[in-house]
Amino acid sequence: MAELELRSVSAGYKGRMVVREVTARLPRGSWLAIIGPNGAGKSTLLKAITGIAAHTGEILLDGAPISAMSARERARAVGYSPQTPVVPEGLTVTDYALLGRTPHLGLLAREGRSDLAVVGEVLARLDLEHLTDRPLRTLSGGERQRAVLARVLAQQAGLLLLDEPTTGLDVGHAQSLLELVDRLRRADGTTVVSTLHDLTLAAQYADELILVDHGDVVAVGPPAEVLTADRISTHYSANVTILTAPDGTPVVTPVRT
Ligand SMILES: Nc1ncnc2c1ncn2[C@@H]1O[C@H](COP(=O)(O)OP(=O)(O)OP(=O)(O)O)[C@@H](O)[C@H]1O
Repeated sequence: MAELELRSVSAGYKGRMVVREVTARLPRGSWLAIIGPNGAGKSTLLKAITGIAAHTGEILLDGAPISAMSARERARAVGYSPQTPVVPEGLTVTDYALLGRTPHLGLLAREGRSDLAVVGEVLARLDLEHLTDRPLRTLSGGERQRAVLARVLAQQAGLLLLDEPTTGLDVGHAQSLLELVDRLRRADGTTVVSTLHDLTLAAQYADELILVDHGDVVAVGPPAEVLTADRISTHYSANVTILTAPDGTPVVTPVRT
């Protein structure tokens, strides 16, 4: 439900910009995937949108600078799942996912029936129903990752920032998660920015890719235009061949030399 615009955004830490001059316009309900090799600056760009990393240039949400929003406004508008989340180990899956509802509660208010219903639905869709009462510390890596995403999706923010959301998930759970996010953007107009190392999944789900290398944007466009074997060789030092899936999307396959 949000339109995001980045105007010449550079972002980094302690005065050192590690990603530079990113310009993009994401209409409501669109999905942008940021791709690029390790250390390219992908997570830093997401962190700049959340306000965790410093930035120059303009980041506009529905036309208003995101930096002018209060913490509460931002928590309602932007859902963020970090690449390596720190979770309160003792909380149960349900209590943790309910934290996603906090921005919607009044001061001192407790979660109501509708909050529990939202959380229940998200947990079911992420195949966590059987784990609702389990403390987070007892979960497997993939289960914990799904719990983190459940909290973010329960937030029902208009803009979702997902840093490597499929890390640690098997192919079936990765697919269900991305399908769920896809459904949200199509049904509710949720706008999505994600980093994804799996280029085939990025091509299947995102409308647009931004390829970043050493902090510079080196390609922007629809997946079929950005994902060429030459480009992947140049920027990832990888040998790949690009196949075409039955639906026409590119499939990036590593090839041994
Ligand atoms: N908190 C920080 N302080 C200083 N430098 C940082 C910090 N976090 C990341 N960096 C540096 O910024 C650069 C970009 O890091 P970033 O995490 O954005 O890369 P990435 O593209 O997400 O990488 P990966 O694919 O490995 O997750 C790297 O050189 C990294 O070492």
